[in-house]
Amino acid sequence: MTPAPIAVALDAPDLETAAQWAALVTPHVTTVKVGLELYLRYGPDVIASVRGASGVQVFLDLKLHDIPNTVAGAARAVARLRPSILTVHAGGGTAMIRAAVESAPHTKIAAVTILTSLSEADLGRIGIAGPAADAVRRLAVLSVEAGATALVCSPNEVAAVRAEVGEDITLITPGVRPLGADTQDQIRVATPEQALADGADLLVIGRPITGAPDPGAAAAAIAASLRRAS
Ligand SMILES: O=C(O)c1cc(=O)[nH]c(=O)n1[C@@H]1O[C@H](COP(=O)(O)O)[C@@H](O)[C@H]1O
Repeated sequence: MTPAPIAVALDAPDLETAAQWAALVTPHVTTVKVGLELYLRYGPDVIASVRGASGVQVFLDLKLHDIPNTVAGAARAVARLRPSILTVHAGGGTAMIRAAVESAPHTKIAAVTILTSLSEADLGRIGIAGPAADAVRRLAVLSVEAGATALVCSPNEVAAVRAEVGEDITLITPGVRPLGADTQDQIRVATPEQALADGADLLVIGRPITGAPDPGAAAAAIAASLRRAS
């Protein structure tokens, strides 16, 4: 069975748990995602541990956001780990995104537009001109002009972003919840089937899989439902 275009967010407190989740889900998904929680505790070794022998793609989600020189150095430092994807915040601006792209030539730089945990009201409070869909589109265009070949947005905006940036850009959507699942701290959400139908290339899914009694079975069920819907 072809693995589904899902990146399972391995937001685990320890390496053993993360490696166990990775082993359980990798038959069913293309990618696993290492984020701040694991990387800040274990550093670069975590990549090899979750990659294991399976050859699954590892998405390194560090959401870099600093001046261009600092981001260039950080991107260079992690590029040697050969993650398939590395995130930066689009809000860091054109020069910062370009610095990441130039410093990690073998890694897809994904620009995170507007976090899926932010509501329209939150955007107003932090001074970003909304609605969210407009802000996401603006940041998407800026990021692609700066050389990003992937974008992170919520499933609610993915169709509009696709229309704006075309087919060559990889669109990644967190904020994905199976029907009826707890949305937790996510605000701009949709189901996996909807996200894929609207043009996402890769769905980031964490707790609905890793919080299940059997993460392997949960990943398999979502993968099967995506196959049925496509
Ligand atoms: O860059 C990301 O992956 C990301 C961007 C975003 O806007 N929202 C978002 O939730 N994420 C990440 O996606 C994952 C979502 O996890 P769950 O909410 O557990 O499915 C987490 O690891 C987040 O860090």
